[in-house]
Amino acid sequence: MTDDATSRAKAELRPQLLATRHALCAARDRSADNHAVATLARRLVEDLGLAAGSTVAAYEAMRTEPPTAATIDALAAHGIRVIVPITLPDNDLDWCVAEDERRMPLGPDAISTAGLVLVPGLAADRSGVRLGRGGGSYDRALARRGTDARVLVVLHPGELLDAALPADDFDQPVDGVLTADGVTLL
Ligand SMILES: Nc1nc2c(c(=O)[nH]1)N(C=O)[C@@H](CNc1ccc(C(=O)N[C@@H](CCC(=O)O)C(=O)O)cc1)CN2
Ligand SMILES: Nc1ncnc2c1ncn2[C@@H]1O[C@H](COP(=O)(O)OP(=O)(O)OP(=O)(O)O)[C@@H](O)[C@H]1O
Repeated sequence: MTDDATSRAKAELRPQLLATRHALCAARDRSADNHAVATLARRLVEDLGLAAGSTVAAYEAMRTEPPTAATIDALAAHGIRVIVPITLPDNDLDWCVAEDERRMPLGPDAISTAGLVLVPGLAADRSGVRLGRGGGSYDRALARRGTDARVLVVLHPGELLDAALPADDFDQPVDGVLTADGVTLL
C-alpha cells in the first residue's frame, strides 16, 4: 500500500533533488565522469565474476543523469550482454539489448537474467533506500530480478544522502551506489 504521507514526502523531495542535480551536473566534467563510471562498472563486473556472455541491466542516461554511454560500450566490448529498459505505457519496464538497433523487446522478465543491475535514481540514503522519478518502474522491475543479482544506483557524487529518505513497503532497496568517485556498498 502507498502511504499518502510518504508519497507526498517523495513528491516534495523530487524537485529539490532535481534542482541540486542540475547544480551538481553543471560543475561536473561529463566526459571524465563517463569514463570513470565505465572503469568502475567494469571492475564491478569482474569482482562479481560476470564473464563474457553474462547479462548486465543498465540504462541510457538522460542529460542530467550521470553518463552511462561509456559503461554500456565498455561492457559490450567485453562480451557482456547489456540490456536497457523500454518504458511501457503503465511505466513498467520491458528490456532490449543496448546494441540492438531494432530494439526488439525481450519481455519484462529479461531483468531476471542480469547479474548486475545498474539503476537510475535521484538520490539514495545509507540504508539503500533509493528515490526515483516517481513512475515506480524500478520498484516493479527489481521485484523480478534474480536472487543473486547485485543492484547499484548510479548517482553523482554528493547524491548519497546521510538523511533517511522516505520509503514505502514496495520500494526495492539497492545494494550500493556507483558514482564517478567510487562504489559504496550499503
Ligand atoms: N535514463 C533513464 N531511463 C529510464 C528511467 C530513468 O529514470 N532514467 N526510468 C526510471 O524509472 C524509466 C523511465 N521513466 C522516466 C520518468 C521521468 C522522466 C523525466 O522526467 N524526464 C525529463 C527529462 C529529465 C532530464 O533530462 O534529466 C523530461 O522528460 O522532461 C524520464 C523517464 C525507464 N528508463
Ligand atoms: N509492484 C508494483 N506494482 C504496481 N505499482 C507499483 C509497484 N511498486 C510501486 N508501484 C507504484 O509506483 C508509484 C511510484 O512509486 P515511487 O514513488 O516509489 O517511484 P520511484 O521508485 O521514485 O520511481 P522509479 O522506480 O520509476 O524510478 C506508486 O504510485 C506505486 O503505487
